[in-house]
Amino acid sequence: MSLPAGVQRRSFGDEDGVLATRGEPAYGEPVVDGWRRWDAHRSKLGATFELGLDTGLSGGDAVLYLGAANGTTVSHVADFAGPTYAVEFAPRPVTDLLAVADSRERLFPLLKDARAPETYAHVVESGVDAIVQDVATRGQADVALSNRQFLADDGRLVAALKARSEDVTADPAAVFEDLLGRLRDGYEVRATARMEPFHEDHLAVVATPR
Ligand SMILES: C[S@@+](CC[C@H](N)C(=O)[O-])C[C@H]1O[C@@H](n2cnc3c(N)ncnc32)[C@H](O)[C@@H]1O
Repeated sequence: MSLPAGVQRRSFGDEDGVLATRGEPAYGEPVVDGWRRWDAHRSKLGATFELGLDTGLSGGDAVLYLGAANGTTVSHVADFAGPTYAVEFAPRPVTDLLAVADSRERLFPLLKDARAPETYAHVVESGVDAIVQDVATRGQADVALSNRQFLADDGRLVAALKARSEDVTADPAAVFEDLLGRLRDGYEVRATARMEPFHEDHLAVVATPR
């Protein structure tokens, strides 16, 4: 599995082969020779790389990122991607996200609800190369389906699905089956992987529009 150009495995002290991107530090992470440590335990996308899924992401891709929170992961994405539209609906983390975007001219924070793509359709370019989704909210498949309109025909969805956001009591495997079934209304599911040991009860999904 190849990493996108702009993502490398670097050494940080005694640790070799750690994911890193090049850019301004964003959240107090270690930086060596300009390379920022990207901790897979703090990032679903980082974990997706560590798990060896072929995300299809490339350096310079246009990315729509859903569930940006305070910018931990999307800061790394904007380091290697092209225009990166970061949607987050909670005002407090967006304050931090704006600071992260200050040093990243390709990162565009949007204080918007990912369930209402019509509210940002005038800002986000059509035909993005990838949607990266980590919303951890009920209705994760619906969020992916309603944002599919932004994807290029040969683009892909790279999502982290959290079982407990859908149902705290159900068996995660059953929740994932249900979510994948719904995703298939608009996507071809290419690869999946449970995200342990990085993230409990999460499923990484790579899918293409159909
Ligand atoms: C697990 S956190 C994301 C962490 C982030 N992706 C990272 O790795 O740095 C999930 C985020 O999704 C946001 N979220 C949940 N539902 C959303 C929605 N409908 N629209 C936009 N953001 C949403 C939450 O406010 C929260 O900040």
